[in-house]
Amino acid sequence: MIFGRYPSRDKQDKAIAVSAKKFRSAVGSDTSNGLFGNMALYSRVSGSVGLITLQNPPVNALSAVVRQSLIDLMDRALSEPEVKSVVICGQNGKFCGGADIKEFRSDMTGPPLVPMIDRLELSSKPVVAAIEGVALGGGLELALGCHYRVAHSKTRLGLPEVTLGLLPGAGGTQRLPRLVGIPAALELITTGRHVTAAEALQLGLVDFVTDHNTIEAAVKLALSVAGKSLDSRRISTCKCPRPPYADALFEEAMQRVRRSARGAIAPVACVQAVHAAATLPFARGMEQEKQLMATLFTSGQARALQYQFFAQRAVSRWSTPSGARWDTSKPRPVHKVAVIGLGTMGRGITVALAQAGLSVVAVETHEKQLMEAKRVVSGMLERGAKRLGAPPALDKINYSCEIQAVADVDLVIEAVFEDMVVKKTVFRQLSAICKPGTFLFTNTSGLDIDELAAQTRNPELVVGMHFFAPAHVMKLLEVVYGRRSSSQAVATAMKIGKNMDKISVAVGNCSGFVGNRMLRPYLDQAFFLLEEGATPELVDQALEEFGFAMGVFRMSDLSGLDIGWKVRKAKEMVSKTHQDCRYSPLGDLLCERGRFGQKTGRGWYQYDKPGGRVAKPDPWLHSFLEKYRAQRGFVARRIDHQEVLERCLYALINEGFRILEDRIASGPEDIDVIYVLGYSWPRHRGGPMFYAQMVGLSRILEKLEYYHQLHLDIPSLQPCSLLRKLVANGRPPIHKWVEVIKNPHSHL
Ligand SMILES: CC(C)(COP(=O)(O)OP(=O)(O)OC[C@H]1O[C@@H](n2cnc3c(N)ncnc32)[C@H](O)[C@@H]1OP(=O)(O)O)[C@@H](O)C(=O)NCCC(=O)NCCSC(=O)C[C@@H](O)CCCCCCCCCCCCC(=O)O
Repeated sequence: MIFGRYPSRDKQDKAIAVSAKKFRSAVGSDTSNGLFGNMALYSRVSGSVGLITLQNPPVNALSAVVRQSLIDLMDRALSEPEVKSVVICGQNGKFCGGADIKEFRSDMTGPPLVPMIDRLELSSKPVVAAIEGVALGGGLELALGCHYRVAHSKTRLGLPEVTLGLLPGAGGTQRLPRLVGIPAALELITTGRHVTAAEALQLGLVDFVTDHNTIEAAVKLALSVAGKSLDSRRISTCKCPRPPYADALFEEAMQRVRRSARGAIAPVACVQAVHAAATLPFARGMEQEKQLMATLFTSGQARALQYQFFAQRAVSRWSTPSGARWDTSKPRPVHKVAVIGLGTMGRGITVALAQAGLSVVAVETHEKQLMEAKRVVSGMLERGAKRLGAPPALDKINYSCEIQAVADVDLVIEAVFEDMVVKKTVFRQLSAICKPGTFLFTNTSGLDIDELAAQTRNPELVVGMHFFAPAHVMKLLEVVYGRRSSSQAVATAMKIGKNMDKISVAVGNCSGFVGNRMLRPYLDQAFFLLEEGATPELVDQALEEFGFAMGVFRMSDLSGLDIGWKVRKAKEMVSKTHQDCRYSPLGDLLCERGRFGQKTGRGWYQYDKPGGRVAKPDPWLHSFLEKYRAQRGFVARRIDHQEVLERCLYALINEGFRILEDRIASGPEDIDVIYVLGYSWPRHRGGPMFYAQMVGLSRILEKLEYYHQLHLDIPSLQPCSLLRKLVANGRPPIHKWVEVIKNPHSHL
């Protein structure tokens, strides 16, 4: 066949090695900065095609040395008379994951991307991008600078810069609208959504899609277009198609991003940049892109979002204070899993497991509830399958009313009612029924894992797996190790989480674990603020302006006030007299009056009917608060947004420091990932611990001291010793906090 002379991987690797050697001697000065191994490589294929392979594992990011290498090798291809066209591909089946994000926080060196891509586009010889795996961000922008794009059918393409607080700043905002039109470009750039190769073909983003060897297909195309005019293939020279309704489109896009961005600035800048593409010549549009990018690039939001990007990957490298670690602990293979209890959580967990390809035994003791659960789970699976265009995994699940049905499973996830007595009974039963070695995991949201483990014959097999509702949708999983959990049990829970496409964070065992433990002081402050004169609307507005999707009271109405009430009653908090420590019974009093939130049509707000969604201020609640204050000797005062944020958020952050000090979380990234993915903390603020660093640890300490002096009966406002120590140690950057935690005498 025509590609008979296409080199085998062996031959290609030899060519690569020669080129690498030359490159090394050419950039001899780079030997000192450890950049070797990260480059692009050159070989000649089919006689007249120069093949440039990006080689920077794991995602072929466009680091300084890759960019320099790409420029040099393009020059070489252009200068070789035998070469008539060029193909650019990426090593290991990945075209390119974009600019090297790690470089963004250091002094940017090396040749900039924009002129590099411009030069590529200006090339007199056709350049074809052979896109496999991913073409994201700068990777896609590089492909847009090429004259043709061939993609493998399994490729994902996109401009996700907005998720990093940036915009596609290497011409993406100017070339994409010219290629695919304004509506599609606006949508892709403002959301950062990845598209499949099939959709990319439909949009005109790529020219060909292949199921076979992409590089072969690209070389074939490169051979066929050699010598042909490139005039119509240079996207920068094309006019941006401008529909007659363009103004309305931009107006609508701006409103949409402002509504959904919750204060994030990058989506707004993305709309402005695409607007420049629609209204300005290419060169002026590029100027606009550069200016907008410069503002974003240096913003705290970009820092926060990039921190969160790396944090979400760092949490997979877990460790425990006892020395168990991700790289030395091997998970055990799991094929069959049981879910005990098919309430809201159990149903979601069942769906997530089945969608991950695991066989599930779903157990619910009452036949009627079992049938109802089956109906709901099947519906969820069918809807999910429709979205993905795949068959629903209905046959993965066996339903049973008998707990004995779990006898042969490899792992059980208990998801019964959140009550220690009930859970203990279930664990005793499971320990007796299950085959030896079965992992027994619990979906408790805060009960003591050790106490549950103590009910079993093999406490080392017990781990907490705290899912967030809806369990088949939410990305977060808290994996909670107890005092006796084996490293294999933790590794298995982390692996199952990954199989379900979750981001799992391993944390220690304490009441509420990380997420709910930090939530307690936050909620307490919100209640105390009501007692002191605030309204639910004021508190919620301050938190929503900060960036939370919902303020604490709207959220409480949505999830149901009765849930927390039951827990408080179980802990005897409701009946206890609280002498030394302030306790607000406001939530309990509302529940006693049947106000459970949206489900009853009344809570902190009023709704037009039970189940209604639109929260309206409730005059009854306001007068109830007035009477409450009068009865209990509170004098209402004016409370502003700043106080709401400082009291609620700093109390939560203070608990975060306590969690670090207690080694419940192994680093601030764990907490920040949990809060962004599980508690709707605004992603562009990085997470509570990152936010603390941005605000300044001294300021947090000073404010906590101030509020604690005013409220000596609120211990959660007392600054924790780790916070004091970090301030005393000169407020080290967040990545150095762990050193202070590990070494009590640290001066860094
Ligand atoms: C690619 C993925 C989809 C792969 O997913 P997968 O699950 O397979 O793997 P992981 O996600 O676990 O990743 C593995 C590993 O790789 C690291 N990594 C991934 N991508 C990158 C990257 N782009 N750079 C660096 N490192 C990367 C990842 O961290 C993992 O390693 P770890 O050790 O952490 O476990 C997936 O990884 C993914 O989605 N990646 C991100 C894709 C992306 O977002 N790309 C866009 C990058 S930003 C960009 O491209 C910008 C360009 O548009 C423009 C750049 C122009 C710059 C101009 C600068 C101008 C500045 C002006 C300032 C003026 C200021 C002044 O005035 O002074």
